[in-house]
Amino acid sequence: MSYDGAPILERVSLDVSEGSFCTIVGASGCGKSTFLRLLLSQERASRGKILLDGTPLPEEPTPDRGIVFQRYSVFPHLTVAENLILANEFEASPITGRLFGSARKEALCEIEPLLERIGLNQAANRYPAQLSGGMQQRLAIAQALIKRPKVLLLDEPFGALDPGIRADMHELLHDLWRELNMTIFMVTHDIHEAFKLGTRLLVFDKVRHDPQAPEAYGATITYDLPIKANDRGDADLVALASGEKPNTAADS
Ligand SMILES: Nc1ncnc2c1ncn2[C@@H]1O[C@H](COP(=O)(O)OP(=O)(O)OP(=O)(O)O)[C@@H](O)[C@H]1O
Repeated sequence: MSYDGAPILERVSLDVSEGSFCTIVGASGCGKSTFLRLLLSQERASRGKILLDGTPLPEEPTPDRGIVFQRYSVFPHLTVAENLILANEFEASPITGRLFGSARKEALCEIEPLLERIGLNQAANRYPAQLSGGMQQRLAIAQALIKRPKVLLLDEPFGALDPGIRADMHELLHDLWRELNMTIFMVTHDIHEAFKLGTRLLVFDKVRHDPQAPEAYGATITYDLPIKANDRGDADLVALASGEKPNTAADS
């Protein structure tokens, strides 16, 4: 993937099985968000191809892939419930994006179980600005799940949350991942979060450097580690993925 001829990602080749939870770490600016945008079809790879279930990705974002950003994933002028029915409103009425009367009532009824699942049933008529950060991110996740995507893309979704709230969000996300059997790609700056949640860790970094031309090369995947449940607290693996020298070889 290049922007204006400058490579951002190069020689990226991987095969991800359905139901994986891939966590992605790497230095700032190395192309992690770009990678997610490629998976969403918000960007098109300059070379190479990306297949989903053996078929090239559609050229535009489609409901089979949902995304949540660190902030601003939801519409501030719509209530919690309105944010959640929006996708159905646009599907039913592409021009106005609104449902009225019994159709709207039905759409609001349909989202009730989801509202309950994410603990926002008491906040259905509040606007995002009236919610805490954690509640806003729960809404953002629910909005991304409304069309039951096969693939969920998360770009530092918990980066702005307090540690206590973050732990609750981890639990919610893990449960939803299992219940809905999605494949997840999650960018995070927190290596412990990456090990706690993921089944596979992808580390992005530059391996080729030209001191005369810092922009000459892009980043690639330098570590691709399966994470087993008993690795989650493994300090050596954490050190390895953070770019530090581990005490023992942790090549799996
Ligand atoms: N639309 C664009 N046009 C030109 N360059 C871009 C564009 N989007 C991203 N870039 C460049 O691509 C590089 C990778 O950006 P990206 O946001 O993917 O990195 P990142 O690893 O997600 O960074 P961070 O961890 O800081 O969020 C950066 O140098 C950025 O300036």
